[in-house]
Amino acid sequence: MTEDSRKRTFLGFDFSTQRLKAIVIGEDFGVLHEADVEFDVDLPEFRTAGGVVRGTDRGEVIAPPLLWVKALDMVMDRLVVAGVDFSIIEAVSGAGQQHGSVWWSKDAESKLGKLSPDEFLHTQLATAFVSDSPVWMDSSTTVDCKELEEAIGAEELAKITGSRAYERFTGPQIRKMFRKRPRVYQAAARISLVSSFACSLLAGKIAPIDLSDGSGMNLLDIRTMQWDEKCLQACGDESLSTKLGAPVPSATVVGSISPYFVGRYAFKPDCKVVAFTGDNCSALAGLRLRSGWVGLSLGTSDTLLLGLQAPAAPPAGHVLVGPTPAAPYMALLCFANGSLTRQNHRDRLAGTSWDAFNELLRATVRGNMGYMGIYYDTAEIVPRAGVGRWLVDAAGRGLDRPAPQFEARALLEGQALARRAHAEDMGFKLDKSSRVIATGGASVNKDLLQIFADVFDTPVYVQDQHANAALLGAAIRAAEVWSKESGIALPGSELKVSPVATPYPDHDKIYTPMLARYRQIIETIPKLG
Ligand SMILES: Nc1ncnc2c1ncn2[C@@H]1O[C@H](COP(=O)(O)OP(=O)(O)O)[C@@H](O)[C@H]1O
Ligand SMILES: O=C(CO)[C@@H](O)[C@H](O)COP(=O)(O)O
Repeated sequence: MTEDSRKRTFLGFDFSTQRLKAIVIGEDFGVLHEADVEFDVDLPEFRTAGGVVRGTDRGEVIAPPLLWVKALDMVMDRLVVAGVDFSIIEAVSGAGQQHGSVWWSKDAESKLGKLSPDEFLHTQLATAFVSDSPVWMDSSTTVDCKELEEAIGAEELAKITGSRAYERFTGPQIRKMFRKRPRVYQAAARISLVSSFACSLLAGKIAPIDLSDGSGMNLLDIRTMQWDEKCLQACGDESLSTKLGAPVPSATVVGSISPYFVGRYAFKPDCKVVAFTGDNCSALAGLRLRSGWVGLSLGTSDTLLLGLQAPAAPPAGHVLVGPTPAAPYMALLCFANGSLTRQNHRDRLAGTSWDAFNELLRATVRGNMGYMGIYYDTAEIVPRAGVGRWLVDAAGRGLDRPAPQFEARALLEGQALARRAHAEDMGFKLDKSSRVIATGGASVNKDLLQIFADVFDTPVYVQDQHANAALLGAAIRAAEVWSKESGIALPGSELKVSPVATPYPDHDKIYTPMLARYRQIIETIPKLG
């Protein structure tokens, strides 16, 4: 389908951990153009590894916000080269890695409001930030989590905000800044999430935090949809609610596109900017999960997603406000050791090819003759644990270096078993009618999805239209919110998913005992905090 045959188009972005992706869709939600920027490869001057920089504090993980600004300049130029006609884009929206915070300087908003289209964004915003951004991989705020739970009560915090205190959540991160770098805290006029920061670049003003991503902060009351005063007080001072601004529903038009983009790329001045949201929230919107379907996002992190009709106070994992009226709430469980950990061990065991790694998997049997492994290359979130590697044989004896094929399968089976065990603990119920819908970079790997199908005893599907539901979801949200606001109906399209892996008949015999063994091994691993 050519762009000429579609009068209206919609633009979506995904500012995720390792790259910035952009997509243009038509009125039927068909994909017209795509471009992306890989931070480590395309912007080496920021010296990131996997899109992040390890800080000096134990567990500290940050990213320079100017990296994301420069990536936006770059991805826009790639869209130009791809032939995008920006004058027919009706609305723009986006997604961002969750929980990360961007600390704006006092003059940042005025800078955003008078950007010259003749210069790059990154040169004009070079002094708009007072700090690097702590991101979701950061695990340096255990003290702040403890003290926040002491101040509010752990169960009460989960009841109010949908989560107990978690290291990567923005409230504990703000608390650490307030406690350890008070001058930075005071110097910041506004604090954004990565999603609302990215939205601000497009809107030419500091954009509001949306309720869905905002519920990953330990600061939002997920029932009243307002910041909770006690949580704000426990994480900062009386200026914090001003720094954050009032949160808005995810389906909000925050304004028209910044004159910068009109002047530089010929957007029409009334192109709408719809609030950006968290990448997992956007994936839930993009996947349009039906009852009994569980989303499995295989990005840098592995994340399980489930739409909910009502809020809950989970003992583990998170309940967030949902990104669309169809999903008023959502459950989320995030594992820090996802694709990047798989990729590190692929490089070590098989070199840089996924085909070669999959060959290793095929060289051993399902169940791996009893070899099992747990690999944490970065501090794990579920369960809370530090970096480490635990490998055992069928008799439970510790191993140093089994043959590569055993390690390859031990890594992947161990990850899938962990996802299942902790999902069960959080109350995710899978039965005969369930489906897992996979998305994200690793969802193209059928051997990996087969392991998930067997371990979950559930068929795994992928979306036909696009492997990245967060990105597609961003553009679809732009289209749907624009359609509702303008009163102009769009043809849209139904979500189509296809099965890619179904459980083998003997999955239960193999994986039920392994699930029990996983639970035993996990008990022996030292936990953080
Ligand atoms: N064939 C594959 N098999 C397994 N993993 C893959 C494959 N292709 C890409 N990936 C993984 O996908 C990851 C990137 O996924 P993506 O969803 O773009 O991440 P993010 O959104 O967090 O930046 C990379 O870390 C890479 O290891
Ligand atoms: O912390 C979480 C979710 O709570 C992570 O899932 C981040 O949102 C990063 O997402 P990816 O880049 O891995 O998609």
